[in-house]
Amino acid sequence: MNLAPNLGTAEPGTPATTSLVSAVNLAKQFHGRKVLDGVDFDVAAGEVSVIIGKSGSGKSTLLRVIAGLEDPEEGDVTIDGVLVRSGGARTADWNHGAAKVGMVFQSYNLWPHMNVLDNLILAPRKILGLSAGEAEARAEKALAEVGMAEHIRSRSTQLSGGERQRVAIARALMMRPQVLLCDEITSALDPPVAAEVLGVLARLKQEEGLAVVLVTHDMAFASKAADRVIFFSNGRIAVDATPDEAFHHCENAELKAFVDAVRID
Ligand SMILES: Nc1ncnc2c1ncn2[C@@H]1O[C@H](COP(=O)(O)OP(=O)(O)OP(=O)(O)O)[C@@H](O)[C@H]1O
Repeated sequence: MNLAPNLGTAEPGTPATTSLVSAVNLAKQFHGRKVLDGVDFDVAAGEVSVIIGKSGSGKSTLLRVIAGLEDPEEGDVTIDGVLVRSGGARTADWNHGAAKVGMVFQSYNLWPHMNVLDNLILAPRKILGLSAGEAEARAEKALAEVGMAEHIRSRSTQLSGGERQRVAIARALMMRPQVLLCDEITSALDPPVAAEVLGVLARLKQEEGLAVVLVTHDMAFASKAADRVIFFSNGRIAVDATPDEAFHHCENAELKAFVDAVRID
């Protein structure tokens, strides 16, 4: 049974018209090993991109560099038309880009000693200087968007894994991003719960026009739900195609072997 909601709307071959994120020639090494090896990557507004590839191929590092959690040695990044990274270094306009990009992690990263509301308002109050009332109103809206409004006073430790992940998405929404970077966010969840979380992303794309970039090992989701499938190999983008092209018509031998190793519905 395929539990992945269909997020895709783009016709095969439709070119991206609006580049929200554009990364050029990203290079990153760890201990002398090239983890990003001259990566060009773009995200169109309202598009769902799924990044697949072998463990250790650099998928998470790409997201972390775009989110600013890692600094690359090389590369330019433009977000919503503003150059935020040049030659690897942050530009003076970095904060413009940081505000447009949210990130969600497999491990939720919620503070266990705080309730849901406090988890959500901590960063926006500090970074945006919102008043308590403004931040709470924003939190109510974000929680409603992920179907968690009734849990605003719950402690994160009282929530299930799927609920925690929906709260983590709401926390990312607090900064009103235009693109959500999701790193293996359903890996720890049972399939029906994972489908609920992915359904939240579907709604956010359809109702809010949010662009989503998902690193996942969930091939059913990649084949059914993505506008684009990006196959990462040895720090490079080896294939960037529609799901149909990537999974059924691609000549790339490495992707074929990767796909043959898993079952595609
Ligand atoms: N902070 C770090 N310090 C040292 N090495 C790192 C660091 N972050 C990542 N690496 C290494 O870089 C390589 C790529 O890691 P990355 O997490 O980007 O891969 P991935 O494709 O997301 O893998 P997975 O699917 O297993 O999560 C790995 O060999 C990893 O051990």
